Amino acid sequence: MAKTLYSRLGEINGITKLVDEVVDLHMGNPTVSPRFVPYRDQPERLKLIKHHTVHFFCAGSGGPQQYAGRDMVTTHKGMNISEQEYLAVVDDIMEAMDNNNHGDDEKKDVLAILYSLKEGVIRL
Ligand code: HEM
Repeated sequence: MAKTLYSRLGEINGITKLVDEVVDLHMGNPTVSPRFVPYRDQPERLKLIKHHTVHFFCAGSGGPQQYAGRDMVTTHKGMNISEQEYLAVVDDIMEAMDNNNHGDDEKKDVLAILYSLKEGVIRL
């Protein structure tokens, strides 16, 4: 049987590393840093959001974890996230995947998942 995306991303350890690095990239990306820098003063909240995000991507890529966070619309409602911010987040994820030597197939699979979630994130 073909390997799951979860397994190709290095299971929970690989996905945790990606999420940590993506958040660091967001903190330094001027298009989205104002959304994320305030969490530097709320380390416990940031830890919980990262924990939820790791489980979200684990569950969504074929891992056994259960996602206990909020659904995408509830999470992003009221933020009025722009298309440009959405793209900046996608760029950061692709950059982190490059930095971790993930291949084009994995990047395409992740892109497809991110694209399918777009309407639950932007302009809400
Ligand atoms: C397809 C793209 C995206 C996905 C899959 C996604 C996923 C998530 C997940 C799983 C959480 C955690 C929810 C929880 O803890 O209950 C979260 C939180 C958050 N997301 Fe996104 N997100 C996306 C795009 C974005 C974009 C483009 C921005 C803004 C530039 C953004 C800003 C945030 C913020 C600020 C939080 C923390 C919310 C809070 O403190 O309540 N997200 N996101």
